[in-house]
Amino acid sequence: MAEIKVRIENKQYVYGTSVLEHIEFDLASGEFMAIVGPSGCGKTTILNMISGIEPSKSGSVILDGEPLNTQTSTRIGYIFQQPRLMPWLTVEQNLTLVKPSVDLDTISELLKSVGLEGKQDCYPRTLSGGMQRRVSIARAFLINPKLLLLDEPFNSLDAPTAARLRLLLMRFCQRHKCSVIFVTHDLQEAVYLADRILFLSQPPSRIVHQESVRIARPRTESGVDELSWQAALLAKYPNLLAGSVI
Ligand SMILES: Nc1ncnc2c1ncn2[C@@H]1O[C@H](COP(=O)(O)OP(=O)(O)OP(=O)(O)O)[C@@H](O)[C@H]1O
Repeated sequence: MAEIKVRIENKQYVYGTSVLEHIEFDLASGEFMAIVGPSGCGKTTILNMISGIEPSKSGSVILDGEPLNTQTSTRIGYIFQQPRLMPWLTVEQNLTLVKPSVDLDTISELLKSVGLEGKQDCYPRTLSGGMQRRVSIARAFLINPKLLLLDEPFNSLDAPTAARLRLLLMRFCQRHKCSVIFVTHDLQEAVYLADRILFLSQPPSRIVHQESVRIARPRTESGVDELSWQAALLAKYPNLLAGSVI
């Protein structure tokens, strides 16, 4: 399990125009944090900076007391908006790509746990969108990450598939005891999954609010009374969800 400290002083893609400013947060070991904010506020940029995909000149990410670099970044799993499987490789080859030393029994076991038993020889194009996402989840967990980053992984899936995958994700996270940063537009999804939600403003984006989700686990989607939770939040912070965030 990891303790993560994220400090992003400023992020500009275009000189003079800040996308992010003063983004600072800590993530406890095993904590599930959701980031919610309007389109274009820099949520993916935060994940890319944490993962090292996007270089950071004015920020740092500390994982278990060590700055993240290419040697430590293997402890990070990243599930993108799109599954990003290599189309010319089979499911098994897509998995062994991230961990060549893995044995076939482990792969079979992992595929079984994501409901893809016997699919190791399939090519991505022969799988549904939901199945491809499950392969991408299996791929992220294969490296036993200390920190898992997810960027709207269930967007554009039908509701039952998304619900199944959320459940699968929570089970995986509990089993692997990894810390999670989950980006979403969907407050209900954030409330269902997260221990804490971080709300971002419009760019130059800052953290405008953090809220702990005090709903006991295990949770069920129908058991999460998101509307009353959202109403309580609105009553407390009337400008938070109106316009500035969702
Ligand atoms: N590589 C890049 N080069 C230039 N500008 C970029 C780059 N990546 C992102 N941006 C810009 O930075 C801003 C934040 O983008 P980002 O994708 O991080 O936002 P987001 O909150 O994840 O958006 P969405 O919710 O729509 O996915 C946007 O204005 C985007 O156009």
